[in-house]
Amino acid sequence: MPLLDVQNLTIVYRTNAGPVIAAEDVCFTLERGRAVGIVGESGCGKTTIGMALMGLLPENGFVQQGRIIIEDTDLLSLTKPALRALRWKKMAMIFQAAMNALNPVHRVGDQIAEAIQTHYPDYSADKTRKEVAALFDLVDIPRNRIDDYPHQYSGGMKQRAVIAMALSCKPDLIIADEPTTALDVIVQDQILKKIKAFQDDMNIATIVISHDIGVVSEVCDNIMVMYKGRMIEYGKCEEVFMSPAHPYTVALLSSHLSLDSTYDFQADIENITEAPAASVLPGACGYAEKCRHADVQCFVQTPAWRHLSSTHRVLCLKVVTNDQ
Ligand SMILES: Nc1ncnc2c1ncn2[C@@H]1O[C@H](COP(=O)(O)OP(=O)(O)OP(=O)(O)O)[C@@H](O)[C@H]1O
Repeated sequence: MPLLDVQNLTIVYRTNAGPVIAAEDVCFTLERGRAVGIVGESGCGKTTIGMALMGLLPENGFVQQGRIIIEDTDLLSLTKPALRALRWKKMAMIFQAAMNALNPVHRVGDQIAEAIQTHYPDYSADKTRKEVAALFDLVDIPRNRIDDYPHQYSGGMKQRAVIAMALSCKPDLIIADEPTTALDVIVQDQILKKIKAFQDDMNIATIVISHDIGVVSEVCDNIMVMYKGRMIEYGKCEEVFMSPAHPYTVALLSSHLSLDSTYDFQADIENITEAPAASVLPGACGYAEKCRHADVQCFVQTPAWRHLSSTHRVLCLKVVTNDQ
């Protein structure tokens, strides 16, 4: 049985301009110790999915349909207090830009101690301090930096501290939203290796949210590509990298890879830099207006999933092959 089972998840925001479907019909499962990456450009719904999994959608956001099962628990059927009791212990999130949200006037170790004591109020100060020290060891911050303030840390150390905070209640699932944005390449690599180590050594399942498909490929077993709130391709990393099937995935990959292929990546790169247009019929392919493979069907017909292997699927009427 998977640790996490997400089925037909549709999330809507109420806005003054009407409802916004931020994520539509999202389905995936995740085993313990495995990782899935959610990739796609800004606004495609990645963070919304993470927030829904944490039960932390803003007031105007709601799950319109679907199921989120973690172990045996149906998260969407829980009362708020029951959900609060699970959050951080079962699933934790490293929020986007969280390292900048560390409180500048509190010592880093004290901030992590506070997170622990919120969930384990019966821990003594001494036990909490020992837990903090163990977390610092886990994320490779020297113990003699526990009493430093955030401004005394480098960006990489702050991000490690934030990861330590997410680990503080020993969750089964960590959702990491853009965990390496704003870090230089070497530090980015160290952070990704650390996240990978938690999967392997502590059996933690991970969801990595990123606009950068390269980041996701470093740590994830599977990739979910999203476009305008829809999953459009899902598969093992190697499948999506070696045989991208959706024209949008091809475009996304082309900025990271130079595959030995006759496919004209440049045409797709040019397309992807334009703002998405939205004059296709509701339900039809959101990428149709930018897709050089699209024909009239793509503008009017709801695409259905096509299975390219038992683990690789694509939501497209025009599956791309490398010789196109
Ligand atoms: N609180 C909100 N109220 C209304 N609309 C929202 C709200 N939060 C997000 N949205 C909209 O939902 C859609 C998905 O946003 P989301 O932040 O999940 O995307 P994202 O892929 O994570 O983007 P980014 O990488 O920029 O964080 C966007 O159209 C966004 O404008």
